[in-house]
Amino acid sequence: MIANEEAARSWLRSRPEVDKAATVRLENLVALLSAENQRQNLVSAASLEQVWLRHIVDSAQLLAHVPRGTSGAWMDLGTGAGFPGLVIAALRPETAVLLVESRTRRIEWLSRAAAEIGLTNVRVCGQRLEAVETRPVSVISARAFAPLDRLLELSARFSTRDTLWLLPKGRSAKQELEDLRTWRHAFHVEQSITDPQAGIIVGTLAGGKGRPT
Ligand SMILES: C[S@@+](CC[C@H](N)C(=O)[O-])C[C@H]1O[C@@H](n2cnc3c(N)ncnc32)[C@H](O)[C@@H]1O
Repeated sequence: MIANEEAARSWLRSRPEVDKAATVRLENLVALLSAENQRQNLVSAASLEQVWLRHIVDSAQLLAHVPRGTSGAWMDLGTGAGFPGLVIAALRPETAVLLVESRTRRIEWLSRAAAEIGLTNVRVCGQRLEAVETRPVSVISARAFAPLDRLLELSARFSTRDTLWLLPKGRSAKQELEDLRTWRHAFHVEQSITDPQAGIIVGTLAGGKGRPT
């Protein structure tokens, strides 16, 4: 379990996708986020003090559940301040990442942050998810977006049987999965490395498991 900022940065250095260029992109993201948080309330002040742990590593850990060789578009629902979508885009420059966000100031922030960091693999879908044109994607992520049943209802149309779902659900992960009526068999809960009580709901509608890289 990662307990502090130093350990968070050390964990990132150990990851295969974190080269020098990726580190610079993440450092730029952190600097931009700190500045923007003075203008709009993107993340809580307390979480910003532990930004590498609470936001960067909390997002980056999803990559450990993506099977090697996974290609195709990644869709992040309700990206808000940029998590996990901007972190994934910064770490996987070869992956097309769609960020779905409906609030105007957050849409502007995401577009500006992606441009300033130099992310050419990001597309910001600045509209409600309900209005986004249906297309199949390889990975769907969503942190703090909607209760699991509602999330699936809203976004199943973007999923094939093989689309990998990565849903950081905090402390409610197990309960939300137990309460799910449809597709419960398809998912399982992985332990978060940033919070001993938090879980990530992982799976495909076909019932496959993500495999650690
Ligand atoms: C609680 S925030 C979480 C933000 C980010 N994922 C995180 O974990 O830091 C939820 C975000 O989802 C966005 N959102 C909520 N409903 C949405 C919808 N139907 N379509 C697109 N975005 C939505 C909100 O504007 C907000 O920015």
